[in-house]
Amino acid sequence: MVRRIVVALGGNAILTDDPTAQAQEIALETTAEQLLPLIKDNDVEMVVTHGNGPQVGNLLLQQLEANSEKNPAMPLDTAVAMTQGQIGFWMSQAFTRALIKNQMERVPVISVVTRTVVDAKDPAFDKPTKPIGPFYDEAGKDDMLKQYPDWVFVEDSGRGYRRVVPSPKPTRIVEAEALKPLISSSVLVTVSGGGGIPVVEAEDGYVGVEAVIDKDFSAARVADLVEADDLLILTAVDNVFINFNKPDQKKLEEVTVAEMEGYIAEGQFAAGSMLPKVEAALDFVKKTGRPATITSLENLEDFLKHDSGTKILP
Ligand SMILES: Nc1ncnc2c1ncn2[C@@H]1O[C@H](COP(=O)(O)OP(=O)(O)O)[C@@H](O)[C@H]1O
Ligand SMILES: NC(=O)OP(=O)(O)O
Repeated sequence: MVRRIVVALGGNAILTDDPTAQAQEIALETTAEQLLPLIKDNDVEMVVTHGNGPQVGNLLLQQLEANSEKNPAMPLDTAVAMTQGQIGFWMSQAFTRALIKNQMERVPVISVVTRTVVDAKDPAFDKPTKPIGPFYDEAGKDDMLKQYPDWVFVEDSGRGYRRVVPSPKPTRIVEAEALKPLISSSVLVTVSGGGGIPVVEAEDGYVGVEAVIDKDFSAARVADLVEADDLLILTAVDNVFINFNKPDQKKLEEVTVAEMEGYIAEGQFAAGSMLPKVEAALDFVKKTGRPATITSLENLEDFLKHDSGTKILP
């Protein structure tokens, strides 16, 4: 029986230390090669989604550099759309090349620009939490605040300051019905990149809003939509840990929803990094009764062979 997996790609799958287009394309080529074993000889259909935090923040800065009456800076919803196209293009290129290189059957590859509906009354609009763009030191952050006094910055895990923007929860994907036939026809599909372009419902359709949706929460929506057998959240660590980075850290392997909720209550997972992944995984497992796994790209082979990684079960 065909197993359908939705894969959410973390930052390290796209961005290395080098933010050039070429370096990001090369990183995604490596990622595509690591993902292909999922579909090769395994009767697996794969749907991919990815983040855009660094890219959308960088793009906004470029827009502001060139901002003029004749060439105005684009708003955040449009910038999210632009990065969806940008990373979707790289993803398509990477999959095509990886398929050729591995002499695999040429399944069609497509990256789709999709909108994600959020609630206009989501309290997240009043409390920005999603880090975007580059890191700043204290002086750099103060400089930016002189230019853009309305921006909000947070200190990010000892790595420096980053601008944060509102990150409302995704409620549904506008293009859901149009995506279903694509996904069930064994096409390699990339959807809902950067969490999807954030829109709210309006009388005459939808209106874009200034936000960046968390891609892990959107991935849970996509996985529910396509009736995925597994939601696979790929990041830089093979497992989720309790007492992370402490001498007594312990990796989690098979964990139930109730156990994971207990660990959340203990504050085991960092807000803005591991916590949203765990919450998104729980969201999927609770809604569907199917498992979600958090692991790394490097551990994919072991995940396939031995189900390794942190697997959350009902
Ligand atoms: N309890 C934890 N267990 C494992 N990793 C954790 C934990 N708390 C925080 N982390 C950190 O969270 C990171 C994943 O978050 P992040 O880098 O924001 O994700 P993304 O891969 O989507 O860019 C891990 O690489 C790890 O450094
Ligand atoms: N949109 C989003 O969640 O992006 P990152 O994963 O890059 O933060």
